[in-house]
Amino acid sequence: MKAFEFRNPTRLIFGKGQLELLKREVPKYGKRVLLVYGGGSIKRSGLYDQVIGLLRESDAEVTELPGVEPNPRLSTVHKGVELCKTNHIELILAVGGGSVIDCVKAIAAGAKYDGDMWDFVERKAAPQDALPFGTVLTMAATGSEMNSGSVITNEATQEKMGWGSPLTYPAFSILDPTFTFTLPKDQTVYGMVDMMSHVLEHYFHLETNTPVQLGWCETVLRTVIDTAPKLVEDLENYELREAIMYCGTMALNGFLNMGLTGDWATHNIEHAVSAVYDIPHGGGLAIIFPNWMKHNLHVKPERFKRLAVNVFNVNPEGKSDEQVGEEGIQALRDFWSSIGAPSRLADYDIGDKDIELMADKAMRFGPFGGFNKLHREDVVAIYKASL
Ligand SMILES: NC(=O)c1ccc[n+]([C@@H]2O[C@H](COP(=O)([O-])OP(=O)(O)OC[C@H]3O[C@@H](n4cnc5c(N)ncnc54)[C@H](O)[C@@H]3O)[C@@H](O)[C@H]2O)c1
Repeated sequence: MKAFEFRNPTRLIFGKGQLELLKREVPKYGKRVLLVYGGGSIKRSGLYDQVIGLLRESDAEVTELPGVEPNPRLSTVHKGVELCKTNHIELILAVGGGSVIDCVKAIAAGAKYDGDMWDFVERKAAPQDALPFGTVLTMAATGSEMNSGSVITNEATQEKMGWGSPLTYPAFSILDPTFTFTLPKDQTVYGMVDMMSHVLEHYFHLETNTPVQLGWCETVLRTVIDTAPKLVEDLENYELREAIMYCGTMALNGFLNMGLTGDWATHNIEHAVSAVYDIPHGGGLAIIFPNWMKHNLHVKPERFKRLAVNVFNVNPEGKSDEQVGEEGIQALRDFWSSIGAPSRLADYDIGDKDIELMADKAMRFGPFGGFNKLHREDVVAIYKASL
């Protein structure tokens, strides 16, 4: 393991009926609250009314920012920053999935900055302060409810990039699995692909002596693999939603990757696709990840073998590590296809016309990848294999 410090300041509040605790949490931060949400699913499900009711009982003065897009946009962040500044907001409350939460992180830091918060994304400046914010999660996927990362799309320049700061952890996050019952099957699948991809990003690392981390990763992956086929047939099953929600948070809240740096190239390669084509992040990952794996099998075949054997029950007898690894990659591909995830860019009508453009965007900060540094020709090869 490499030397590390671990700190995660988010108060995680998990379970059925826990929304009531908004009344305990909100007054800790003040009265003036900016409520941020997405396209209206929380109005249809009744969650909006519940949240507004509890905020009223907390004597909060509520300003609203509805309409945060999937793949949240910089222009929406700007609107939120403006609302915070003009209304002297003391707490932001995100109600939604990763897109709403990521947008709120950008608003929280932008509200305490005189320039354009895109400077943080471009690494031209680092946040020195941020408004506190809480979340009510409606979709299990990103782990954004318990991490400091955020992904924002600058629609003017067609760039989608991640950024983060120790100041952008949620102060609290309320996770009630019943709030995910209304999530349709396709989004449920994208969420499960996303959380598995986070675990895989950690799993492919070059650090030595990480047996607990590898074992935890395998447990989360096996749990999603056991649960997903049942959940896609039974979307309102509490126990299945509960298991998946816990997996999503644990996959990217810092617990699985203490003492190691994962790869993260696949996320970067996917962000360039969804920046240009605005496709769901989880859908893009389902296409790219197996091709990243094939491209990098040679780097450490024994890690791919371990995944194949421990997670996908591949029988290693009489086979080379590469052969076992390849069977594991195919098992992952087959599993994602079996639950309805896309397997080719063609599934989103994406052809080869923008490969160079996407590669330019992916290479923005130079070669990348903690397990294997990818250069432009590698990225192009992975896009081509994904067509
Ligand atoms: N911050 C991080 O650590 C991190 C990690 C990975 C990805 N991301 C980013 O997060 C974004 C994706 O977030 P996401 O996967 O959570 O999806 P999302 O928030 O974009 O939501 C996807 C869709 O599901 C709808 N939805 C959400 N909850 C619902 C519910 N309960 N019922 C019905 N519909 C519901 C939303 O309105 C939206 O249309 C992408 O921009 C991605 O790049 C962030």
